[in-house]
Amino acid sequence: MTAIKRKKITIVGAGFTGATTALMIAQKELGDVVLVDIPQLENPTKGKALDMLEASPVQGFDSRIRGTADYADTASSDIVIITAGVARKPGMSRDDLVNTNAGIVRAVCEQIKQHSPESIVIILSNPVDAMTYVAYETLGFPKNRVIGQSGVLDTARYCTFIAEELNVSVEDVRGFVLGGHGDDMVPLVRYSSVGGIPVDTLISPERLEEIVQRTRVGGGEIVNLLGNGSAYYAPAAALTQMTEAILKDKKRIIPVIAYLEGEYGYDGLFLGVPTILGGDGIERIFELELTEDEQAALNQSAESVRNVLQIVTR
Ligand SMILES: NC(=O)C1=CN([C@@H]2O[C@H](COP(=O)(O)OP(=O)(O)OC[C@H]3O[C@@H](n4cnc5c(N)ncnc54)[C@H](O)[C@@H]3O)[C@@H](O)[C@H]2O)C=CC1
Ligand SMILES: O=C([O-])CC(=O)C(=O)O
Repeated sequence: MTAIKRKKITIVGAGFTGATTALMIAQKELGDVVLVDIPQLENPTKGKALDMLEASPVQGFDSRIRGTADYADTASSDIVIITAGVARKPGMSRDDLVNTNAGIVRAVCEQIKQHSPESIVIILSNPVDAMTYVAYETLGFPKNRVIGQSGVLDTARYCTFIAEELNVSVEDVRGFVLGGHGDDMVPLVRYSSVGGIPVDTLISPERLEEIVQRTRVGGGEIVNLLGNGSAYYAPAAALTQMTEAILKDKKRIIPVIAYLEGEYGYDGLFLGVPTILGGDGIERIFELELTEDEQAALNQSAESVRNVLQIVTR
């Protein structure tokens, strides 16, 4: 009998989102974690990883965590999560990061391609729809193995606000957000419910519109409050949920950034859509019937993604 091997998860970028994700993944014992950052930050990266590892006897998790600046340590990872890059500050849009982060994502993907050619890659770096495209191009992996994170986070914000509004458990709120990870993303009210009850029968259209608008600028709300960086707890939770869905082959229905080939009328574009996430990565894309207004909102969001993508692919 061959021994059962532990899963290996590499997280590139040991900053706020990377380090927080490493800890959440280890706490859930999804596998062993390798945290990578640039050579100039090798010691702080090792220090963060060791500090997390030393929490393991207290919290009782058996995941190993190591920090490194050497991609040889990441070899044969099952999952690679890319959080490397710069984050925005108040007054900036995610799109302002495009040139800097495209260079970083390309360099990181060259390493992943070489050291973990069979991995499933999840991209967080912003502007994430365009960065997922850049990663796909550089990696040359099949489309099911290149996945961007936006929908889990945007949906989590939307559900948080609905639960607060109705003073009900977040566990009973269902909904999802379609489109690009920008201020024109499309929270789908028509597909949202609370304990099975359509949300538009419980909250007035005016309040729902305010919730939709707050969701759209949810990232910016945190950026303005933090003052010197962007959200990381909820983004790390989102990455952890996606990693778990894949490593446990849960086949969860999760909105992620996927490569579209005709779905929703788009071809050759990465955009947030509902999918089945399992052991093969993106196993299926659901194409929902949209109203004219919803399709128009999605078209506008897709146009924004296309515009920023042109900057890095021309
Ligand atoms: N898609 C989404 O929903 C979200 C995206 N983000 C994005 O994720 C990225 C990271 O955010 P934070 O962790 O808050 O930033 P951070 O500044 O705390 O961490 C980024 C880390 O990347 C490292 N890095 C830079 N170049 C690298 C390279 N070539 N190789 C390895 N590591 C490298 C930096 O040294 C730093 O430690 C940003 O672009 C941010 O906008 C953040 C939250 C949500
Ligand atoms: O807002 C940002 O820059 C980070 C991000 O994508 C989010 O928190 O949604």
